[in-house]
Amino acid sequence: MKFCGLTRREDVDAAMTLGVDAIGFVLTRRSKRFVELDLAASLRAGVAPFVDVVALVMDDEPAWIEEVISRLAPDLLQFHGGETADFCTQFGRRYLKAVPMASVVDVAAYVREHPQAAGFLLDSHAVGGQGGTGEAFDWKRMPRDVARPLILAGGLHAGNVEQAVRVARPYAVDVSSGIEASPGIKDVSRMKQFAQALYQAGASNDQPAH
Ligand SMILES: O=C(O)c1ccccc1NCC(=O)[C@H](O)[C@H](O)COP(=O)(O)O
Repeated sequence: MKFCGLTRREDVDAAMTLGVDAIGFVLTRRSKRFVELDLAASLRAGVAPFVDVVALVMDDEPAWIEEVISRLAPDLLQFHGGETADFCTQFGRRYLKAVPMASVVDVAAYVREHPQAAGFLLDSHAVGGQGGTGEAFDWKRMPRDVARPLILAGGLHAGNVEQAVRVARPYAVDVSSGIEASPGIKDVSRMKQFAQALYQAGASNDQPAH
């Protein structure tokens, strides 16, 4: 379970209490969830061991990404734009690549373009569009024959995540709008309800979700 777009210490603390596996900081200035690097670094300092910190960028300059790496020491980079494999690998860091499901027809082919990615985050937007829209794509489009970690994102919330996991059988889920009061400001009760619904989905599944 990854919560994305956090900007406040209380939200980071609540996420950890709920057993989140990863926390995403949006570090592309084009986003309404952008968090200043100083603040992100200070939030990062309070993240417990075994919780991954993910730095999200989108078609950003290499110099900015190097600065993010040096000041935040993220466990993973998440590239959310049209970055090529060569671009993503130049930083020598583990990374996730977002798959813009509104534009990509053949997910397996897209995945093959990033042989070194640690995983893929399938989100509902089109190429060039931002994530964090709160919109879902058809979960039946999640491929079953791609042997790489596929993370389901886009429009998830407490009311649909159990069904989403049942249909898509992802490696993990990623949520932003569905646990928010407003962009970047998370809502503790929505976070709790989301985590409970996801744990419920895990408890009722009889096979691993990847
Ligand atoms: O969140 C943003 O503002 C954002 C901006 C630019 C590129 C990506 C962005 N977010 C990516 C995500 O947070 C996720 O893909 C997210 O899990 C899905 O968003 P949501 O539909 O809001 O749950």
